[in-house]
Formats: sequence, structure tokens, C-alpha cells
Amino acid sequence: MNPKIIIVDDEYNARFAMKKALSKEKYQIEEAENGLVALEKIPVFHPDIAFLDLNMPQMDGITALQKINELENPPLVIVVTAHGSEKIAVESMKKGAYDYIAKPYDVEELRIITRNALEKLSLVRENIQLKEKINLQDSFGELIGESKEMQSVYDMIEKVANTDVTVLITGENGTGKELVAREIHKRSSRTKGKFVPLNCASVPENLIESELFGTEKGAFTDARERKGKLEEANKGTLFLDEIGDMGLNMQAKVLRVLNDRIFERLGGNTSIQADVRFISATNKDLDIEIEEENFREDLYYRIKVVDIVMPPLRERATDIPLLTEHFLKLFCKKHKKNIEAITPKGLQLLMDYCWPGNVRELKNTIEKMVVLADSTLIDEHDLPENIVQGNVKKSYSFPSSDKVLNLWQNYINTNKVSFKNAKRAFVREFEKVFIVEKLKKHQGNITQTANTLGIPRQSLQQKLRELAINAREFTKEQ
Ligand SMILES: Nc1ncnc2c1ncn2[C@@H]1O[C@H](COP(=O)(O)OP(=O)(O)OP(=O)(O)O)[C@@H](O)[C@H]1O
Repeated sequence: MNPKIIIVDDEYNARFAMKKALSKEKYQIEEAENGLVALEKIPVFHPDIAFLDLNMPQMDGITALQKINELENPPLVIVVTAHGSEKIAVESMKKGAYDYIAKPYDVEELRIITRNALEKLSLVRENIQLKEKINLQDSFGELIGESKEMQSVYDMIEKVANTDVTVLITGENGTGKELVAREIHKRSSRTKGKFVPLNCASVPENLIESELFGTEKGAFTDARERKGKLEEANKGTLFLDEIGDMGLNMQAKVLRVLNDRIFERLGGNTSIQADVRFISATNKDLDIEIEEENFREDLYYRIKVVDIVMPPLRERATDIPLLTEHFLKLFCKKHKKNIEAITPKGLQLLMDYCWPGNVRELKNTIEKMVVLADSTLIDEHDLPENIVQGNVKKSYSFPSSDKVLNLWQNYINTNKVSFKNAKRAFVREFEKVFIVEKLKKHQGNITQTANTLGIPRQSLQQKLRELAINAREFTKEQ
């Protein structure tokens, strides 16, 4: 809808001149010859901006200004003063006017002031909407997002929370896998028990067994009696993060617990019941890991009775305004700063960026901006260089066939790369070229591309994540 403006001035010529000056833009314009008429028209016309002459008979401008601001959803008021009466203008701004313009004014100045006011208004409205949405969102705990991709994640959380099925959460780093696991636990009947995370990638292979199963005194030199994560998670949830990085030896032991629901501490022979719900997460494609014999197929089916796929942030850019607003609020509070909003241009740049580190990267970026910001509004100049630069379109360049052949020869002729890794590198290169070509052909449409490739849509999405290909870059308008 075109923006609406009301011009409140007792002089016909003044109203006419202003209307004419603004006629180049597509505004809907209403007139009022005094404050009383304006107060009748505003609740019906719902203007975005009111230009209010301060010098009017019947009701003076300052009184009219106060009464307008008492209305429900008042417009932004820009007072119009005579030259030399800037003092009154400043006074009126203290009383709630948004800005002022002095007569006679320059037409361009009038247009700029109008445009700025409208931009400010849309920002304010957008923020109100976002705040309302954030309040509505409380039901999904710390998880923010209302895109259809996140809606289906919420849907899955609700469905699995009150069952004891094992859940596998897959997705790139920073997409919120752990938050989802915590939310499932919070909503389950095990909520009184503990949520115990174990990062299988960060605990060294030789320690993971004692971490998980605990130890009996003397199990190895200096070993004390100690409960492991499995016992800690009794009647609760055990979250096996980065399970794709777990060694094969350990996988066999975890499989046994999943099957038999019993385990022993290291160095012990008493069987302990495992009353634990298992949720696992990984950023790896376990199908490939199985193919490469790095992951047990039987374990895979045990841990993924239900799988939840976390969408990368670039595929749900519509959630970025809400996430940004949420993190701004969070970090303003933490760092005692007062930042009202981010400009539309700044927000657009955030929405256009590809976010390889997903929500974690966005969160860190916003914290940094909040700490460094000097004003109450964050704009594009406050954004880190890599985000502004990152929006320069990436082009996918693949090695020429000669180069590929050379690479191939090098791989074969040197003994540095194992057969397994060389095969993997080539399969990836092949997949990348093939998939990008098909995406280009279907202008980034994932469903059509998946059909052409003869694989399910979800598998293609997983592949795109893994190969760091952004399908949006191949849409028609690019
Ligand atoms: N939807 C979301 N709403 C709010 N915050 C989120 C969301 N997703 C992720 N975050 C935040 O981003 C950070 C990373 O989230 P989390 O650790 O859950 O991701 P992850 O996928 O488990 O990452 P990794 O694979 O690296 O362990 C956390 O600080 C989390 O609070």
C-alpha cells in the first residue's frame, strides 16, 4: 500500500504547494485546515506521517501535536515552522514531534525528510512485529525461527519428545542440533533426569570409554571409582554429539548398550541397567561413512529410529531478522548497551550472506557488533568486512579436465594419499560438478534437481550441505 500523508495547515496555498512537492512520489495525501479537523480525519485515514503547521488559529500546533500523539497508532508528526523559530521546533520535538522543517523549505529537503520518516516508521513497525513474534515463540525454548523448515523441526520435536525412541539429529555445525536435543529432553517425561552431553570428537579415543562407562578403582593405573556419563544420565537423556567421529571400537560397545540396555564400568564386572534415552548428532553424512567403512551400519539403524535434519541458515534466511532481533536483545542486556535496531540495508546484507558457520556465526557476529557499536542503530558500516564482501556472488569454478587428470596422476603416482582418501576426493569432485550442472539446469530448484538425479530431496539437501553448495545461487534472478 502507498504511504499516507496528512498535511495540516490553515493556508490553502501552503497545503497546495506541499502536496505538489510530494506528488512525484506515490503517496496518498489528505488535507486538514486546522488541528480539530486533523483529529477527526487521522483515526479514519490512518496516515503514516502528519505535516503539522505550528502556527494555526483555533488550536495551536503544539496542542494539536499532543492530541495527535494521544490517538491510537498516531502518525509520525513533522512540524512545519517559520524560519527563525527553530526554538519552538526543538520544543515541539521534546513534546513528541519526530522532526521539523522550516518554511520556506527546499522541495528536495521536504522529500528527503519524508523518505527518512517513512524508513524509520517501517523499521519501528518491523521491530514491533519481531518482538511480538519473539514473545509468541517462547514455547520452543531457546530455539528461534518461524520458517517452514523450522516449523517442521518443531513438529518433529513434539512428535518424538514423549516417546523413548532414539533420535539422530544431522546438520552442519552451528545449526542448533544441541538445542534441539535439549528441547526434546525438556519436553519428555525424562525431564527430571539429567541431560548429559558427550562430545565424541573432543574426547580422545582412549578416554571415551571411561567417560561413557565410568571406572572401578584400579581399572588402570591411578583409576578411581567414578560414574560415567551413562550412569549420570540415568532416567535422563544421553546426548552423543559428533557421533560420526566415534571410533569403530567404541561404536561396537555403544551398540551393545543400545541392544541389551546394560553395561559395566571399566574394570568392573557388575552389570548396570541403562535407563537412558539416546539422542545423537553429527555433521557427517553417515551413509558415506558406512560406505567408507568408518561407521557401523547396525549402529546407524539403532541410533536413527527417527532423524531430524537441521536446515542450514542460508536455506532459511527468512529467520535471520528474528534471530538478529533476538541476539541484539540478548547481547545488549549482557553488555549493557542500548541498540534499538539494525537498518534495513544492514539486515538485507545479513540475509544475503551464506553463513557457513550457521546460527553460531550469526550469534557471534551480532555480539561483536553490539560490543563495537557507537550508535543506537546498527547499519551496514558496522558489519564485518567478510559479510559485506561475502555477498559478492561466489562462482563455482571447477578444475579443467586436464587439471583433474594431473591431480589423478599425482594421487596415483605418489604414495602420500591412501586409496580410500583419493577415491573419496574424486567422488566428491565428481558429485560437485554433476550436482552443480543439474542445479544450474533447474535454476536451483531442489525438488526438480533431486528428481533428475533420482535421489530423495532430503538426500540432495544433505549432499548440498556436505559439498557446501548453495542452491539459491542458481535461482533464476541470480
Ligand atoms: N534456532 C536457533 N535459535 C537460537 N539460537 C540458536 C539456534 N540455532 C543455534 N543457535 C545458537 O547457535 C549456537 C550453536 O548451536 P548448537 O550448539 O545447538 O549447534 P550444533 O548444530 O549442535 O553445533 P555443532 O555441530 O558445532 O556442535 C548456540 O549458541 C545456540 O544457542
